[in-house]
Amino acid sequence: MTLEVEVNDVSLKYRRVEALKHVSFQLEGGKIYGLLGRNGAGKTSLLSLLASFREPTEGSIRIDGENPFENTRVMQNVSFIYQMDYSDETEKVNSMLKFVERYRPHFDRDYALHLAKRFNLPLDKAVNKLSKGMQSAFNATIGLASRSPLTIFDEAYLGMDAPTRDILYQELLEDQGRYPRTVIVSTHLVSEMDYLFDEILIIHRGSLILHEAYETLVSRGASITGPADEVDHFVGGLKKLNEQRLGNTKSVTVYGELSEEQKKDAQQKGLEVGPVSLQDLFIYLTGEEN
Ligand SMILES: Nc1ncnc2c1ncn2[C@@H]1O[C@H](COP(=O)(O)OP(=O)(O)OP(=O)(O)O)[C@@H](O)[C@H]1O
Repeated sequence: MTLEVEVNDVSLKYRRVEALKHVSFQLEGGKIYGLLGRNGAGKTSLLSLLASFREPTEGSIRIDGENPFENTRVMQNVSFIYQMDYSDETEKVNSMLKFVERYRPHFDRDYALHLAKRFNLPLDKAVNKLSKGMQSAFNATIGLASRSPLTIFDEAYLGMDAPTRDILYQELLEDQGRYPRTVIVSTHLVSEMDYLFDEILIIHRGSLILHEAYETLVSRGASITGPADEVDHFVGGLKKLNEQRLGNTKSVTVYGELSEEQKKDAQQKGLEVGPVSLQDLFIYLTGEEN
């Protein structure tokens, strides 16, 4: 089960800080959306509106066609996973999972236990005695096993080591394949997580500057690799995002789609043309000059 999300001209102010400015977009069900933005861009503010933690100052939000604020029917189908403060949480992992099951209509206990095992979560340990990374794994277990039609992960990987993050990504993809939902993932680990995303949203200084399919976005640039002097000659006049050199071999990432003629020219010169990385595009699009 999935939910459609509609954000219409939403602004959010915290006293004098304008955290979101006239943000509009629509999300279809069944996809994984990557939400990217630099520190303070407004990602958590946007996600907390979708999770009904607060109301927009202006504009409207519709989840499954309804205003989600104080709307129990809609909100029981939305999970918002973020780094919670568990310092006073003395309940054990097991009993917390049982508690969550009571108010999550799609919760799958067997899957939660499978995840707890994969994450090496001790079921009989108090949640406030878990390490930071384990608390994140506990949150991720709830987020995945709830199978909420709208599932939101706000930097859900914080404190997890690389193998644990890898388990999270594998489980997210596999379970999304079995039980499609609408998933929004905010992250700073762009190059590590890019393969998870169907569509990308980039928020910059409170404004949504881009919402595109991942494939379309990465076709907006190219990497050119080959002998340094040939590469330099080829990319002269193109917008360079990044360059690397190893001996006489150089690789330059450029912004802008190459024409068929340019691609043929590159081939004739023995240059290799590859895709651009989401990370390079993200750095460029949210750079100081933009
Ligand atoms: N409770 C609050 N009161 C006042 N200002 C706030 C509050 N929460 C966030 N802000 C401000 O709103 C802006 C957006 O913050 P937000 O936390 O949404 O950014 P973010 O993109 O999630 O950042 P990060 O990647 O660093 O977590 C920032 O300028 C921040 O200082």
